[in-house]
Amino acid sequence: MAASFKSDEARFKIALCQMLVTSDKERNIVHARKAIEEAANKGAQLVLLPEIWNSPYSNDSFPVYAEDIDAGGDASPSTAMLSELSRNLQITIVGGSIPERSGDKLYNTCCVFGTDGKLKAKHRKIHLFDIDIPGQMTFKESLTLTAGDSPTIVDTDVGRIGIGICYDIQFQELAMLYAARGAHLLCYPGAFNMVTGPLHWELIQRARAADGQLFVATCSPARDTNAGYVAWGHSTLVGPFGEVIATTEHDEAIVIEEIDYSLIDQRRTFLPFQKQRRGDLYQLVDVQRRNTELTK
Ligand SMILES: O=C(O)CCC(=O)C(=O)O
Repeated sequence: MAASFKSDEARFKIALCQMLVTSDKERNIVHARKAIEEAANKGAQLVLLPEIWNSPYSNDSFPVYAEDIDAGGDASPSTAMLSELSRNLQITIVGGSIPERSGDKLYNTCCVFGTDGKLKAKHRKIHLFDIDIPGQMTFKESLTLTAGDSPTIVDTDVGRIGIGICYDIQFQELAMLYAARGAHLLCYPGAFNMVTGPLHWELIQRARAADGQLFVATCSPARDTNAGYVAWGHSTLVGPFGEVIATTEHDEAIVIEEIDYSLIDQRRTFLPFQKQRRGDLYQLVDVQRRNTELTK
């Protein structure tokens, strides 16, 4: 069950900053700074950025734009900016994702900053985007990136948040794990494309929200038709009935909307999936264990 919130904490504004990403890293950082400041000025207490917002989305770019997040300071100007703003503006930032360098490995990493400017969590994309739809969409993140190996759920001033990055949203088990651990909200920075975007983007967000009976927020880069990878856009907030609460098209936009966590309990009373779930009959871990034993 989601942890309960005091009534004055149950409502707050979230901002989804759908920003245009260029090949100029400094410009991207300045641009993200302005979007976050504008969102906070408009009352947002939680700001979500897109997947890979400081770099073009390409295997050639990831090593060039990657930052050493753990070293901080000059080694990570992107996260230094997020930390400074979250502290100065006293907001929570789910900082989209950037290419991270750690030793000789690269990750696609989302940093969450609390209102004190401290790094509260770091999520490394677990499911790398390796797909091949012949003639339509081929991408292989694993050519340059290493997969993360842990789910990330974090307690913030604006609730318990489960984090996934883009392709992570395709795996419902991760979302259900977050729901079982009491998440109020799942945040997915994501850059779907012109093939899977129209097919899956909204459908999957609504499914994750309806299955888990919680809020789901996504944030995409704005569409740049001249880019090597053309993003779908359509950053969206979905409520615990699977209803789209706010969305946008593919241009730059800051979507600001209220989240009311009291709706989670209300929806779970209307549709008591939590009590009705037959975990005694179906648990994925058992199936996976049995399959592994069968293939030995
Ligand atoms: O799941 C998809 O269709 C798109 C995923 C994606 O673009 C990504 O993980 O970067």
